Amino acid sequence: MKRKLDANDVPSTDAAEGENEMRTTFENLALDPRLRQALVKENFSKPTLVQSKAIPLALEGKDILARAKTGSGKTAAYVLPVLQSILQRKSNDPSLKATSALILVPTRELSEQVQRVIVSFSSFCGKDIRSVNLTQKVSESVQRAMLADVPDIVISTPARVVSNVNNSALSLDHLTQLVIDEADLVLSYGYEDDINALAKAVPRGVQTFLMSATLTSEVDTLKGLFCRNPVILKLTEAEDEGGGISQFAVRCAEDEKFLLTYVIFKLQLVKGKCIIFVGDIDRCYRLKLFLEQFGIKSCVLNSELPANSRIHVVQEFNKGVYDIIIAADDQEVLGTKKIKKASAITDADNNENAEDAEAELEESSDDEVQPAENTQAKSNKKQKLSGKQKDYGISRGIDFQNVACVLNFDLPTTSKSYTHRIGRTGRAGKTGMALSFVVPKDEYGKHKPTSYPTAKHDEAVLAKIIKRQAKLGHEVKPYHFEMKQVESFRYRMTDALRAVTRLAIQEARAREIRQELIKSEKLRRHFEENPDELRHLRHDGEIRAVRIQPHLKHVPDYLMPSKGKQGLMAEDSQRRHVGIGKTSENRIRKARERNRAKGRKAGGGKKSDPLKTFNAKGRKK
Ligand SMILES: Nc1ncnc2c1ncn2[C@@H]1O[C@H](COP(=O)(O)OP(=O)(O)OP(=O)(O)O)[C@@H](O)[C@H]1O
Repeated sequence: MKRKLDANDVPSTDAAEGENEMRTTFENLALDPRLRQALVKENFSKPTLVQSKAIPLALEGKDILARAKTGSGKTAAYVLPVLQSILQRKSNDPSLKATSALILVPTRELSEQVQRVIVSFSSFCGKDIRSVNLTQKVSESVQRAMLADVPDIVISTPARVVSNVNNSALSLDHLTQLVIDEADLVLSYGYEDDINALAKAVPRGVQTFLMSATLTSEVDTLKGLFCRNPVILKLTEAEDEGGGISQFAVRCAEDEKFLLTYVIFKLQLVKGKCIIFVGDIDRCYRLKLFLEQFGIKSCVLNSELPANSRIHVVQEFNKGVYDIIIAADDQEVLGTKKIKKASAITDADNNENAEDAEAELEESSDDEVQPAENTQAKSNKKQKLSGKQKDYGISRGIDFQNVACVLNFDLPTTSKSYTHRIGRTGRAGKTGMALSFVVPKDEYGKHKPTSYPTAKHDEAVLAKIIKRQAKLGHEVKPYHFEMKQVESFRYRMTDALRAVTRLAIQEARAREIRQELIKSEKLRRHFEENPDELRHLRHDGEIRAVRIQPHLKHVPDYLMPSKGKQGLMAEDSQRRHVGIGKTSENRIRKARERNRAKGRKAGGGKKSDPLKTFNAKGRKK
């Protein structure tokens, strides 16, 4: 089905949801055999929708503007045509040495990620494909040396490219392909001047790819600057094509967020890896310190940590080293001042504060609910926030793999941010679950020490989220915990929460940065030389900023759901319905016996968790 989407662009293609179209296969894409070999190695058996649409058009030399949902495989949709065209040129002229492809991304993490994809797809190409990631934390002279070798592909943030073009270390004269990934973010990350400079430096006629999960005015600006009559692909994958995220909203009071999180993770009601999104950096540490008291390990991910640590956390999480990441999707509020401060610490020698910028500027207008407390953001108007509070995503575009569940501990302030957050699960056709805590208006402010300011607007934001998801054909279902069953855990929750004082949070935050900076700086060289040893460097250790009460780490039998018939919640990774389900008394008894046999230490242990055997069943309002 073809439909014109933008009056200014011809032609345009719209592959609508549910479209039952014959997919192109990788075999009939006429890719170089070395790339096909790599596809097999990477277990890419068939192209995703965006790949099957974009790759043939790209191979014809068309400019592409693709909007496809998060996790839909946009990276390979441009990397494969870029590699193909380099290989083709080299087969015509083996002596060719030129930087012919430039890939721009908004952050260093993404740059690393894209380079990894390039390296893996070119693993059978020998020296025919050489790429350089310019965002590596190396000195200018090292960058110059890397570029002196004239890599085929340069991956970078715009600022790094411009500085290297300005000092003549990089020439764009032979550029034939330009990619702007996460195109909706590049301008809002403060790269406007660099982008304008690049628009002048990039030769005419370069094939351009603009890849984005959302089409915004920023993308439109980039299209005007770089594209020649691009093909616009506006794609939404059909749900029944394998993927799918079950979405649930749990209405609960502020303190119940902590109570439920404790229960969910202590009783392992969610199987597999989970990303917990919280509103700001302090919340990261509040939750980490809270969970730590119950022996629940987690890593934090926020813009304040050195980029090397952030990259390492994500890599290790993807390998399955950690189960829980607590990510600050800083809807700051705390403002760009802090960002700059954080950047100054982490990127002192890098001079690219924009890489760590926390403000995501989206042009949406009706999507936002303004936090009234957002006074600092108001004062930061000149930082281009134009008075609008925007959700920033430290996780935007990052390929977290095999995430079973996204838990919105604090609801984001926009439905767009919600879409991006939940897009961290259910990637590449897999299933996933998104669970969101929503504080009802009449509950807000009842628990002052733990109240999160934007929670005041949760219900309004949820209404927007439901509307937006409905437009995409998805339902956000209400979900109810059996609070009576959970109640027995409340005393412990209160005890643990009380220990997480403001001072403890500050101390934890400072200590974590110190530790991560040491790991990041001092060990960088060592790990470059001994990459295998990186796996011994963990980020989920106890911060110990609060007094550990050993008894909290165990779940005594008397706290377990007394009736036994009613569970609390179960996971949904196999497309089962998430919900409170029945369990068999027998299984609980057996599990308890196993626990006893293992001694008190085994309480809540992975294998003996009775709730893991609960049937998953939803309960609608
Ligand atoms: N054809 C394919 N077959 C199997 N796995 C794939 C395929 N294409 C992509 N993937 C995997 O899907 C995941 C998501 O891909 P990718 O990061 O390119 O998505 P994206 O659309 O760029 O997402 P985002 O918008 O969040 O950046 C990756 O782990 C990738 O390896």
